Amino acid sequence: MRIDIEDLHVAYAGRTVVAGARLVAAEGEITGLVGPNGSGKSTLLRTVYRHLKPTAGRVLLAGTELREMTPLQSARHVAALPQERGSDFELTVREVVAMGRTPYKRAFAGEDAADRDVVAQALTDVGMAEAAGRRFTALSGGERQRVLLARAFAQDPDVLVLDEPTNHLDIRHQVDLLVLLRAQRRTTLVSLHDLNAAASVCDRLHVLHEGAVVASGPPRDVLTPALMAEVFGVRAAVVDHPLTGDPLIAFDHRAAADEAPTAVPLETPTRG
Ligand SMILES: Nc1ncnc2c1ncn2[C@@H]1O[C@H](COP(=O)(O)OP(=O)(O)OP(=O)(O)O)[C@@H](O)[C@H]1O
Repeated sequence: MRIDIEDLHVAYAGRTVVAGARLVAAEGEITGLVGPNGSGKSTLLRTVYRHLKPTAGRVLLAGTELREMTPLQSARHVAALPQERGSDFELTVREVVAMGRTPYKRAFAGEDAADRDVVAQALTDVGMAEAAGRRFTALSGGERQRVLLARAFAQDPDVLVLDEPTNHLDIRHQVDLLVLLRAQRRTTLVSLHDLNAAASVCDRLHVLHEGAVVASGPPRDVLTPALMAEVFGVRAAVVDHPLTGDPLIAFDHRAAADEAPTAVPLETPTRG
């Protein structure tokens, strides 16, 4: 199912933080949202998983406006890993993941064998099967993250909305998560701070800056040294990853773009 975001405006207490954003998350693709702190990534994602209502504009799911669906209907299609990582569940890991099955249950209906299989598979997918009986609140940040991701998988959605899913994860679990997302082949809209992870996992990227999409396209076209300087304020070169051939962004950790000895963004360095 594809997502269309058209001329989206979102405000908090009258302050507009997303102003005219447009993007498409194509069916079965991984669409990345990148941008500086406060650029509106989480806010935009919150409208897709219906935590927030737009002040103007539309969010369409396979051509139908989300707000024309009941929350139950949209929950059968869209699952989220929100930024709010709910630390207050007095539940076991398994019970948290089983919450993902709620949109499919009639009131007070119990779990059936199919639900149990889906929950078990989701826990296995995120490498948390052995923690099924542990209390959610006793987990580390990265472990909680993986359990909440399993809850989203258990919802068996057409569309996954993931806000910073690699936050808190060690590098091995970051890699595992990105491999898992690729294998899912679901429509995925994901915000990422790690531009190298975004470059390797996303089919298309949208760059948010001050609440608007300022660049869209395949990672190699979007993540240029000029964009890195203009939008993120850093100096960077883009080279080919020696193992994968993906774009690899090499940041200059010694100087911001406006402190650099030359204002001209670096060209890809020659090798040899
Ligand atoms: N609940 C809220 N109430 C009021 N303002 C908010 C709220 N959440 C976010 N904002 C403001 O909206 C703007 C966009 O925030 P948002 O969290 O969407 O940005 P972001 O791109 O996800 O940032 P980050 O990279 O830091 O996570 C910021 O100025 C932020 O302070």
